Amino acid sequence: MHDQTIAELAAALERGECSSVELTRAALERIERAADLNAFITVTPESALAEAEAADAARARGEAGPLTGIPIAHKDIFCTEGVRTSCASRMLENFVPPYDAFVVERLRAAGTVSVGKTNMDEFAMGSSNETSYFGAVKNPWDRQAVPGGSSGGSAAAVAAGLVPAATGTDTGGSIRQPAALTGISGLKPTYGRVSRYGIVAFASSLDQAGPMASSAEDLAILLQDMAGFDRRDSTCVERPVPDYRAQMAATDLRGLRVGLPREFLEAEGVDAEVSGGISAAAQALGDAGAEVREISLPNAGMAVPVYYVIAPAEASSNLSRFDGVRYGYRCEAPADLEDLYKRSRGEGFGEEVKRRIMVGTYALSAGYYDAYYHKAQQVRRLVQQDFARAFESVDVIAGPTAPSTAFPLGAKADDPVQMYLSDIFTIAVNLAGLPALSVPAGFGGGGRPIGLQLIGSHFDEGRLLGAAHGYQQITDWHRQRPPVEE
Ligand SMILES: NC(=O)C[C@H](N)C(=O)O
Repeated sequence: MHDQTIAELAAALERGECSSVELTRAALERIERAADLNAFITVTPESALAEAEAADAARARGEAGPLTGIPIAHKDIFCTEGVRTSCASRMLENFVPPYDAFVVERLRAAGTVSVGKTNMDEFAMGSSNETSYFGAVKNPWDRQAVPGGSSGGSAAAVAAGLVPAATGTDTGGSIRQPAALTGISGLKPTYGRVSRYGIVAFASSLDQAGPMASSAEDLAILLQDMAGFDRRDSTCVERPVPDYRAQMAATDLRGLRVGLPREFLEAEGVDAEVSGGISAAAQALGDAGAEVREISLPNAGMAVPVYYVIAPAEASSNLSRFDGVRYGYRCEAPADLEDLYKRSRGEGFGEEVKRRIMVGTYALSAGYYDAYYHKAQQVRRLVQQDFARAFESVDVIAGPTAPSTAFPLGAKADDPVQMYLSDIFTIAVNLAGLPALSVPAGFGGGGRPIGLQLIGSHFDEGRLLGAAHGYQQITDWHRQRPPVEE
């Protein structure tokens, strides 16, 4: 069961070949056996089994939908009523939210069973899942390697078959890069497509939630329930949600115009095995009838520096709420109010979070605002215009998700710039608010997965999923599973 997709599990449930209680028990057992991956921060067996029983009862009454009874996990950045939501930080180590995030609400209403909360980089800041207060996550394909980040626990849990799907968030690549490094499929929807109500905010002009699973079809099934308007998130767009599976099925690779950005393929620091894998994927799309052509995104090289001004600036503002007074970590025996703020924040936040707060505060300070933050916003506009121009002549853009396959644990932990460069191909998409996904596209040395990134134009998730699904019809990379470690 553990290597089946949601679509397959739903069919098995419908035929009565298994129950949700059985699937949930199996997931809980696998989670326990794979404890060394450190993919979970919190596992909730009692509530999971109760939800599974309720799902089986709903099915017996003839009230089952495509997600009824499917076990899933939520990144520990989504607020879950009555279940600790730590954001992988000491700051929120004991925070138990009194409400569910919109995404959690929606997926619960769709009948999914939540088995727990997955590990992540602290406050979603990182690309390797090593900044977590709860320790690093291991990559199921190679336990000496990182799973990527920041949604590394969700990625590892899906890749290892602990759950068929998990939620993630993506501010600069946090769904797509770990999806690539663990050989699964992950989608960052258009900015505004999914409500962020109840998601701990990192960089509000970039954050977006999305699904992680083992096929494009499963992403479509999940997005169907995750998308939609919600007035509690003012950035959420009021726009009808199309039938993603129908749009996916209606997309034909024949005639699909696929653009390959020159800047992505020729970028410095891209491993040859990754560019080889992407060229082979482009070839496969072309052989299937897609019109593959080279395009240019001249300002793509600016994306990382622009992001590392804008994201820390917004983070420094969002994270100012963690002051040791209202909720979150509070230091022992503060001498006075200033000591309380200083030590609570000093002890509650990890190194990378503090680095971002410092950079962001500097970028926003009087005298530097125009030189950095304002300038970054201007260059962001140029990056957006590059994409707008490209989408005049292509339907989707294809390229690598990450410049390398999974790197060894510790390899970049002390070198922030090297770490930031892991997102060199994903960040521009967030700056432009576009939808993009990563699907597995082969393996590099040591059997580590390579990810193919496909980028769509705004609100064109249906066609984007269709392109990925088409690719998964002609390849079986998404069917490969990591060697079992018993
Ligand atoms: N949060 C993200 O989307 C990941 C990015 N690597 C960051 O550290 O900001």
